[in-house]
Amino acid sequence: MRASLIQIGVDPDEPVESRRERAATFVRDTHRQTGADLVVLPELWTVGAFAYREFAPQAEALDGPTVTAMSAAARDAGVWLHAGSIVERAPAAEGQPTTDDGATLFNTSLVFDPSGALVRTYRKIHRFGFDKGEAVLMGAGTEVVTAALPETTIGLATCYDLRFPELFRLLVDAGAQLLVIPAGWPERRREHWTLLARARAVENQAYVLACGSAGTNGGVPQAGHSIVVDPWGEVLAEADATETVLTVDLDLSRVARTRADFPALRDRVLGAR
Ligand SMILES: O=C(O)CCC(=O)C(=O)O
Repeated sequence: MRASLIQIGVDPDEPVESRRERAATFVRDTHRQTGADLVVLPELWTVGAFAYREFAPQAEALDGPTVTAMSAAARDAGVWLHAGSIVERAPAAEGQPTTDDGATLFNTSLVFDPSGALVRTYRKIHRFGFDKGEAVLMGAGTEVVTAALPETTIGLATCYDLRFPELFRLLVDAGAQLLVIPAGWPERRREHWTLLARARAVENQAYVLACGSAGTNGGVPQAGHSIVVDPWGEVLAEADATETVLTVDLDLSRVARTRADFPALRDRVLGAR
């Protein structure tokens, strides 16, 4: 299986509409050039993960402009597309933050099949920002989400989720073999990003596909450094900090082989199923 991670640049001088068009073209071109089976975009590449003031104005429903554009791109390319995440505007949810006009926002990832159907959404469970930013502006997801592709199952997580290994255990229990993590990770904690991506791969004996963004948004320079790690923890490919596409071939049989040859997952005691 071939995967391409599009580390798109997210900067405030480019309007969201233009980046949306560019991302759709990027998906089509990437598939044409690489023949990827799966294409991945980063977290909140529409607005920027740190452009908090834009969250409410740019929030959209699941039939909004980004879903429409990504659906068309997936269909035209005939590719599985993890389109990163958007600010989803949903009806006010009890116990969750609401906007002035009575909506709850979620950081929602989107997975499209090659016909362009939106087959999975995942609302980020762990919101970043402690007592500000996303943590107070958005609602928290509650569901652990996997998506069945023809030859494998992907587990969905977003950015800050990477710091919470218990989520990844639940994804593995749900059958995930590839952990796909769109992010808008800041440059200043880049070492954590690569370290945690490798840790999640090793401890879960799974591929990790972690797609960051380039540029600077909300005044926060982005780390980029999208990374693909195999189930033994080897880094198969890593980007620099610029806008770029990272393409890797994955031998899906390595997941089962790694788990059989070094059956540490079988030795779980706490929380084992
Ligand atoms: O955990 C981190 O250091 C970064 C997380 C983050 O930027 C996010 O979740 O948007």
